[in-house]
Amino acid sequence: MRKIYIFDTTLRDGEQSPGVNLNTREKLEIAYQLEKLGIDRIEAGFPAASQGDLAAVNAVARSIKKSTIIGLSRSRMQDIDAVREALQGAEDPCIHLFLATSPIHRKYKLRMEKEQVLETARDALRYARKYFSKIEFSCEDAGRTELDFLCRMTAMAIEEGASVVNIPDTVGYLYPYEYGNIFKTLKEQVPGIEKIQLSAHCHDDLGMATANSLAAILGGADQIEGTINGIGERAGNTALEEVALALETRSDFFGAKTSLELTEISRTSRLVSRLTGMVVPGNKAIVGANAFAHESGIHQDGMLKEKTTYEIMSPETIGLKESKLVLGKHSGRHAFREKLTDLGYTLGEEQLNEAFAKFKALADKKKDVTNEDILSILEEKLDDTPESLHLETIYVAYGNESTPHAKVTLLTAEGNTVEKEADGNGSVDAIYNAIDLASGEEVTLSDYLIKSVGRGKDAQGEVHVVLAQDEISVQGRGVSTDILEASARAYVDALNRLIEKKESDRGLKAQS
Ligand SMILES: CC(=O)SCCNC(=O)CCNC(=O)[C@H](O)C(C)(C)COP(=O)(O)OP(=O)(O)OC[C@H]1O[C@@H](n2cnc3c(N)ncnc32)[C@H](O)[C@@H]1OP(=O)(O)O
Ligand SMILES: CC(C)C(=O)C(=O)O
Ligand SMILES: [Mg+2]
Repeated sequence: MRKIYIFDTTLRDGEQSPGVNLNTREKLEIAYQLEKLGIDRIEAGFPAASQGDLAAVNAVARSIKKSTIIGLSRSRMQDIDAVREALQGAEDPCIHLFLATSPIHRKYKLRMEKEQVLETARDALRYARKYFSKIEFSCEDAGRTELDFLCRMTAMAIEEGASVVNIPDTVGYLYPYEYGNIFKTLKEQVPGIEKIQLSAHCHDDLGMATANSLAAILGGADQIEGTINGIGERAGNTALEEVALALETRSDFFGAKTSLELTEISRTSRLVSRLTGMVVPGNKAIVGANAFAHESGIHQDGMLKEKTTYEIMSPETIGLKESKLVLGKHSGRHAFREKLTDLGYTLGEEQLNEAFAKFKALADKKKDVTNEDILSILEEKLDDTPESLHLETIYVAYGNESTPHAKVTLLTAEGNTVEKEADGNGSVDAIYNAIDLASGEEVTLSDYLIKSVGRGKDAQGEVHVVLAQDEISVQGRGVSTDILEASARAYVDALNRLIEKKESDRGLKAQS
């Protein structure tokens, strides 16, 4: 299979992302991880940009032994000298020279005619050749450059000893078909092209960086440039993890592979995100938090029966432990039962249906249904206290300048509905007074405790109460996304236990 070389520019083009600034220690940490990932070529920075960047490139050059280390340079002697200094001590150094070739850049930015561009690049290549055996030359904005001029620039770079010629789509302008064709044309028409490697460098302005890079491979590109997580100038660069996984997953189509240690991808992505502060969106291909997560019931059912129904790659490939089945309002019974098994519960069909109905009702109110939420549903469900009283509705009126007032409706085991209203010195007190009136029980609240089930603004509240009546003391527990409802549920739960206890005590007395 054809090998595609991977050129990582996270530390150079990636660092050009607005707001990103990596110090030497951070660049080194990323470079070590890139080496572990098996990156062939690491562009460590732009040494002429600042003394700090020169020092960082030098630290990377001295430390990394397995990958080629590259420094970027304009086609100017002073930049080339800076790269020379920065790459001292490198095992395998390479200079990356560039000059823009498109009409827009020639006219407005460089203020040069075609021939001046050609000769400026030639001079730079000749100067660099004295000090470097490996040179990459980039025709900046190649994507908008006349194809015949690009052929001339490439031929000149080969003549002057470049080992790689890069064809950047600097502004992410091209469509894959057009970009792939440039490579095909250069391969067919430039004399000596077989002596060098052709490289693709894409930007994601129209969201086509990965597609364009893959089109370049089909057109004959030998090397792909990009960054981890696709960070970079404006909309970013090609995300290398996307190219690597596309080649791996569709090797049948591309017939090409990289030397990357794919199981290091997830770790590398997390490190780059942490050190650059560029958060990876959840839906980002390959490395987003949801890339291997499934929420909808039909997908979860498919995944449980056979993973390939909804996964074209396995999470293990990129170093993740396993796919996630996320429980939410779109989930179905199969996934719910699987979660219960994971949590150590086996429910009968009827109990499962009841717990599932509660889960769906909760999922309607809450974004993430956590393990704690499910446990709380199960604990409620597994409790077999008969429901002598069922809480139907509660209404509470509260204002900081008025007396709290509550109205509750209880349904009795005999099927009667009892509605009562009461005031209280707080909302919970008003609810409890109304429940006392509706239940007809005289009890003392001897303990009340509230805590959150899991975290977050939409976490459920869990209330525990202890009620006392004569010699009897009972506990009650209630859970809800609303703490007043949780308080009411806990109270009614305790009343049910009290009624059950009194009935069983009466039964025992009658027997004796
Ligand atoms: C597509 C890319 O990603 S290219 C890389 C972009 N990265 C960066 O620019 C980051 C680092 N850059 C810097 O720190 C600074 O721009 C420096 C140190 C390189 C240069 O700073 P300054 O000397 O102040 O110049 P400034 O950035 O304002 O302008 C760029 C100059 O370089 C020229 N230039 C641009 N590209 C090239 C090139 N490849 N070869 C030669 N000259 C070039 C411009 O025409 C302009 O020249 P002028 O001053 O004669 O008009
Ligand atoms: C320096 C070059 C290769 C570049 O980053 C670009 O053209 O996008
Ligand atoms: Mg770029």
